[in-house]
Amino acid sequence: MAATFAPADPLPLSRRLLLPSRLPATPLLRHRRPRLVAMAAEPGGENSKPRVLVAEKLGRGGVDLLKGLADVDCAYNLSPEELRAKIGLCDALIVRSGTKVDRDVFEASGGSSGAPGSGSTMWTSPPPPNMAAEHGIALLTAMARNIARSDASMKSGKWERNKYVGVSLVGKTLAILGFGKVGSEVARRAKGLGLHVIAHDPYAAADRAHAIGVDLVTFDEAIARADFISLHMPLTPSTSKILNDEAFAKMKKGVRIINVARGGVLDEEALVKALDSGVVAQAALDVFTKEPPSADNKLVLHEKVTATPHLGASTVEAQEEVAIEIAEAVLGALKGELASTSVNAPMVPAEVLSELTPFVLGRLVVQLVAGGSGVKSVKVTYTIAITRGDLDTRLLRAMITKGLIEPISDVHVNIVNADFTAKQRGIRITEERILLDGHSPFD
Ligand SMILES: NC(=O)c1ccc[n+]([C@@H]2O[C@H](COP(=O)([O-])OP(=O)(O)OC[C@H]3O[C@@H](n4cnc5c(N)ncnc54)[C@H](O)[C@@H]3O)[C@@H](O)[C@H]2O)c1
Ligand SMILES: O=C(O)[C@H](O)COP(=O)(O)O
Repeated sequence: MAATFAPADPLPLSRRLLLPSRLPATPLLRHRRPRLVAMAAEPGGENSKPRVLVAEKLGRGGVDLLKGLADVDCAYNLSPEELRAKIGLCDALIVRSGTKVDRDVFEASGGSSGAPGSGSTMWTSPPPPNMAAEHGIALLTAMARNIARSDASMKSGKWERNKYVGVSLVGKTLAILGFGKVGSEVARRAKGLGLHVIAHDPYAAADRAHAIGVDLVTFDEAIARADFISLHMPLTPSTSKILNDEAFAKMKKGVRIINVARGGVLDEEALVKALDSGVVAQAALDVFTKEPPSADNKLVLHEKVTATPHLGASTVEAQEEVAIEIAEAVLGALKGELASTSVNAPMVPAEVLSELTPFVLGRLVVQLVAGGSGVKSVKVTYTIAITRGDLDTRLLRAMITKGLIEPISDVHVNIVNADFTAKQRGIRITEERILLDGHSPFD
């Protein structure tokens, strides 16, 4: 779930980031009108209420919270044109994964100040990973025991005990591809079902996997040994269609695939072929390359496929939790606060970048060092002039975290969420300052 906003208080950003005060605000920041602050100053009670557009179903608790402070417009199934037209009149937009908030939508956003393109900030509130993990396990067990098809058969008046003989889980091998928040929760649950769990994740720490009894293996080994393969990586250029013809050819005949990650991580045409040839015995899919899929989507219609319409986060509890979280982020922003879940708060203003150019290399180096294995601890040594001893290093820490996490995840790291994100991933960044009496070596 995500919310976009006009910035409440753009000019004092340099204070919020504790940047050196002599640095001017960037032109980018200056043209971002402080829409919410201006609204608060508007006379006329009723009219000064901010407007929030809720474009996809939001938990009741979140809507009620918003209504306390804003005019809330719940309008679902908007076409892109309708969304662009409406967002121009709103101060905040709340969407779920079904709505594309693209450049056109951002540019059309104007808020009640009526200044299109005045700039927006975006927050996300990911659902608790347990929810997608529970759904992955539900799909795995339902697929193995033909629950959906045998239920449909009974509802059509049949009693087909021989047709719907399932397969056991106990003693089988489950390969988890992507051992992050959801993947590791699936692993815990699968172990309880008697499955032997292996995982492939080039960036996961082996000790974290071992702690829950999971061996990290190579991609080829994972797909070759598995009876079940469950996908839990983000969709990135390197994971796009990672399960393709070549990968299916390396799998055991009769393997079963579960996907609650993103449709694009598997090649849908290749999966249809693998199902038809029997290489893949069954698949259970919650996500599709195009959502909703077309009515004639071969996977949805395939008799060996159990399909659900992107329900991974759809439990009553998760919906309430994220609705309240996102409503609080929205209300906080209306009061001028920055939430740690902001995904596009400015990373580094241009002037600061030039000030910090020697250090910016840090991000690149971190990526190089990260190579293929999980980095868990980074030590940064700053050699700086004594006059700059109070340099606020959060920007640099954020760049390091960004360099480590963004290439392998769909999390957007910025100055606001960087420390939180690093902590959440178990990455420890320590800093040491060597103060020089004279100039810094970079002057
Ligand atoms: N169906 C749903 O409703 C639903 C709900 C929640 C999350 N999701 C999706 O599930 C996926 C996982 O979410 P998460 O919260 O666990 O993310 P996460 O960032 O915590 O974990 C992703 C893991 O994938 C790993 N990874 C990256 N590239 C890889 C590669 N090439 N091979 C193997 N592993 C790789 C990363 O190192 C990371 O550990 C995401 O795609 C997310 O969008 C779907
Ligand atoms: O899959 C996702 O990105 C979300 O975690 C769940 O999306 P939803 O709010 O549209 O269910």
